[in-house]
Amino acid sequence: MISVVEALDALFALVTPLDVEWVPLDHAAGRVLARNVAAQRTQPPFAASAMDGYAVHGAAVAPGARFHVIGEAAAGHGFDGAIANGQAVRIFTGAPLPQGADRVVIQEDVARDADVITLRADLDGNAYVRPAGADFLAGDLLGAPRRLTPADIALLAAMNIARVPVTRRPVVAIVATGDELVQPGETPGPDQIIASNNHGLAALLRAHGADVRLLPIARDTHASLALAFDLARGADLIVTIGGASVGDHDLVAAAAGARGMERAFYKVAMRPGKPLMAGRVDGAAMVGLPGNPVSAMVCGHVFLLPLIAAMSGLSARPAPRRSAILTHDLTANGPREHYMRAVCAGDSVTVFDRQDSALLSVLSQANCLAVRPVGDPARRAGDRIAVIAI
Ligand SMILES: Nc1nc2c(c(=O)[nH]1)N[C@H]1C(S)=C(S)[C@@H](COP(=O)(O)OP(=O)(O)OC[C@H]3O[C@@H](n4cnc5c(N)ncnc54)[C@H](O)[C@@H]3O)O[C@H]1N2
Ligand code: MOO
Repeated sequence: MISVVEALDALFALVTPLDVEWVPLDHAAGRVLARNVAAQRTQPPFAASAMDGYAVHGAAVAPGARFHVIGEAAAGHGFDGAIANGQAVRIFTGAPLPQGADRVVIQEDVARDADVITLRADLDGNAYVRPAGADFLAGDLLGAPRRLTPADIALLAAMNIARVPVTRRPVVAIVATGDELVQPGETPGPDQIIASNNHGLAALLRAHGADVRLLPIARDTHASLALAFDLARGADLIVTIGGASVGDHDLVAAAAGARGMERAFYKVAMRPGKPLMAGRVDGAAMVGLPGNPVSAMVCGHVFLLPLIAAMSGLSARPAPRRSAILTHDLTANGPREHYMRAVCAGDSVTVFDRQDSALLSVLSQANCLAVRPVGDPARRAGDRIAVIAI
């Protein structure tokens, strides 16, 4: 059995970042920027007013000073001309500052009588001018790789980038296996259950940028598994669920082997998730997940999300961890790294008593996984342990 770190490294070695595609700006949120993008213009492109008021020479501003209003500048409609000493231009937020002006006196600080304004005694001292290029200059870069946030989309729009180079979404084929499984909405036989973790994984991977193909359930026969591999052709990553252990009906390894799978590893020293296999088959990376519902979902967080990120062009690194303070004692851990369902609240973490890897209801209540290293000694309330947000 290999460690989780070794397994993750072996998985990263199975994939490379996918190719680049150009998408419309409004489809780019959540995608991974594949190349640095340079601003096509300077923002603001001109010195602009930050308030509604009057544009004047700053040097002439003083309580009681009077100016003659000679025109107006609005956003999208600048004042065509320059102001001289003793003159002002009525100006609105976002308008270009007229030539000769370097300050805006807000209208609250002005008394106006026809075309003459008089500055109030207690006027405030701000210039209320946004200098040209205060936000960014033409040629400034938004650096790749990064997953584009809504704020990034707004910035790219302001930079006048209408099409964005992003890494192609990884196509992931998910195959649930097992004679006992039927799809949600179907009527199970007396010995059957509803397939769940394939749907949970599809949701998880889609939420992290994968293009998921949820394939029909494969039965526990070589023919059905061979058909599943046929249907998975063209995917960048094939994820099978179940049939990974040592039982007589656990045929996934044999079926993958029959297709010439180059195996990277089988079995990882972790709990849940031990009977995990990986390799390359039919030109794609393949991960065979254990069938227990929580095992598959935990492996999704620990292995598949970092793998999807690496395929998307982001750096290859484990799921981010932080530390949290235990609210109670924990017994010593054994020889497998244990990912325990838990609830984090602020800086503290409470681990659920029930950790059986069949219990989806406990996973649904959890918002993090508490990570116990191999051989971790007993822990006391108040100790810090590592957690992964889920
Ligand atoms: N003698 C041993 N038995 C088992 C071992 C072992 O080391 N020696 N390992 C156990 C561990 S740990 C796990 S995890 C499971 C994994 O087994 P498989 O990957 O072969 O999974 P299955 O047997 O197919 O299914 C296990 C369990 O999960 C249910 N299942 C499967 N797929 C789904 C699905 N898509 N949705 C919902 N539930 C699913 C299935 O019905 C079983 O109850 O092996 C242990 N055994
Ligand atoms: O390793 Mo299994 O995945 O504990 O349930």
